[in-house]
Formats: sequence, C-alpha cells, structure tokens
Amino acid sequence: MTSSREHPPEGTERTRPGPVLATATAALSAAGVGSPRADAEWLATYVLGVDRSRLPLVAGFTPDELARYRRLVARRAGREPLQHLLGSAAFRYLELAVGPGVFVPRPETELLAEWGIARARGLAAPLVVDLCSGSGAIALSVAHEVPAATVYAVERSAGALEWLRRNAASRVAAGDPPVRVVAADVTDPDLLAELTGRVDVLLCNPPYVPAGTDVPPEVADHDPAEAVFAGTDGLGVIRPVVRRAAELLAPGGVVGIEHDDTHPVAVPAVFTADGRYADVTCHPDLAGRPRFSTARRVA
Ligand SMILES: C[S@@+](CC[C@H](N)C(=O)[O-])C[C@H]1O[C@@H](n2cnc3c(N)ncnc32)[C@H](O)[C@@H]1O
Repeated sequence: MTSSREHPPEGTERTRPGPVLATATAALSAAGVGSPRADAEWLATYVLGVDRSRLPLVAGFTPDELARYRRLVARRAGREPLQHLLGSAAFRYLELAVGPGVFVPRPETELLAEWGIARARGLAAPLVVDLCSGSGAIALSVAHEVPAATVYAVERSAGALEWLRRNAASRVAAGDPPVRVVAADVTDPDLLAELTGRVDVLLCNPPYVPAGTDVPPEVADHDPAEAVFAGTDGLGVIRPVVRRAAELLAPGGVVGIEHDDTHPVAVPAVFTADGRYADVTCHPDLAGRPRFSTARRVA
C-alpha cells in the first residue's frame, strides 16, 4: 500500500527531505553528536511516521512537520539523548519506554542479557534475578526469550521504578509472562531473603563509573547520576552485589555483572576474593573492550 505521505494531496507544500536531512546532519555534527546522519534520519522517521528504509521515498515535510523536526534537531544538538526524543529505546527484541528519570539501555548490555538468557534456556524452570533493573531491559528480555523463567527485577529509584512498571505492564499486554518488580536497595544484606540459595541466574548492570570521570552531556545531564556513578573506584555497588549474589545463588548457579572497561582485573578479583565462586571470567564486548564478568557459585 502507498502512504499518503509519499503522494501528498495536490497543492500541499512539501520540503524535500534531502536538503533538510543534510542541514540537520551538519548541525548535529557541529554539536558533537557521535552519529549525526543516523540521528537526523531517526528523528525524521519519527516525525514523518515512516520506517527508516522508506525515508528516501517520502515526498517531503509539511510546514508543521518541518517545524517539529527542527525543534527536535535543536534539542538533539543540545545533547538530549535520541531515545528521550523518540520516547523509546531498542533492546534485543524489545522497544522500551524511556525518558527523564531512567537510564537509557545500551547496546553493549545486550551481551550480558544474551549470556544470561543462554544460561537460563538450559534449565527447565529457571529462577532469574535482574539487579539494578532500570527500564527493565534485562529482566523483560529474559521473560520474553525464556518464558519458562520466573524473573525478578530489583530497582531502588522511584523514578526508574515508574518506567520499569510501565514497561513490565506493556510486555504483559503483549503476551509475555509477568516479571516480579521489587523496590529495594541491592546493597541490602537481606535483599530478596525469600530467594536465598535458590537463584539459578543472577544478572546485574549496576552503576559502575568511578566518580569524577568525564562523561558525555547525554549521560551527565540526562542519565540519573545514581545509575552511572558508584564511588571513587566505581565498585561501590558491585562489591555488595557479589557478596549477596553468593548467598542468593543455588549451588552451581551463575552470576554476570557488567562493569567499566577499566575493571577487567578488579571485578574478577572481587569474585575470587569472595571465596565462594569458580569459573571467574571477564568477557569482551564487540569492540574488544572488557565489558562484563561472570562466575559460578561453588556447591
Ligand atoms: C546502569 S543502570 C542499568 C539499568 C538497566 N539494568 C540497563 O541495563 O539498562 C543502573 C540502575 O541501578 C539502579 N541503582 C543504583 N544503585 C542501586 C541500588 N543500591 N539498589 C537498587 N538499584 C540501584 C539505578 O537507579 C539504575 O536504574
């Protein structure tokens, strides 16, 4: 079917996308945006309501669409995250609602989720826990891809919990099994006491950037600080999570924790020093940077 956007009614004034996109790309590039052309295209597809692949076929922007597009490009040039402007972030097979108050899920975290999903798939009825759940990216992906799993999502921030509950409800409406959302501090020594010794797979993408590290404006001004920074060495949340995970995991259960790329030695050392883990391994991301570490709870 051909959309009316590709064939506007006679007489409708339209501005062709080519020059509009070129101007937007130049503005985003000058503002230091890392992927200016892609962002200009994503914002155009959002305003025009078409798939990115159909952008070259669009007849043009109406005056209203052009004004709206220019406002969004100006905000992106002011370094608002693209996902906040679009209202959603893609993560594995899901589109998650995001905005102010919640951490935007990153593509590199898909690797940790994939590792956990592969472990959970090998079990008949796995119990999976996602600590520091944010938008719910990891927990909701596990529920979507391993429907036999019972999944808990733990988050402390009131702002993030709103997004997490909203995304969890949308996934149930889409037919996924429900995720159990728990409002709690993952550094609490009694965290999820009822699950002690029973968890098969524990996943965590905690805040891990050492305080004082320079981060891009999208992160500094729009990701909540408590989602990003964790003490002077960046291990402020990881240390208690490693401790509590050893108590929550069933014998032979596994844990995966994302961490800073400066921590390929420090995080495995936290696991090893605990004394209750074996098979401690640091995994690289697709760019070869150390990205997450995993371990198995000894029996
Ligand atoms: C890096 S974000 C990860 C969010 C999500 N898991 C993802 O991968 O996109 C870290 C999350 O941990 C939460 N958080 C930080 N400290 C916490 C704590 N002590 N207890 C529970 N949640 C915490 C933050 O609010 C934030 O949502």
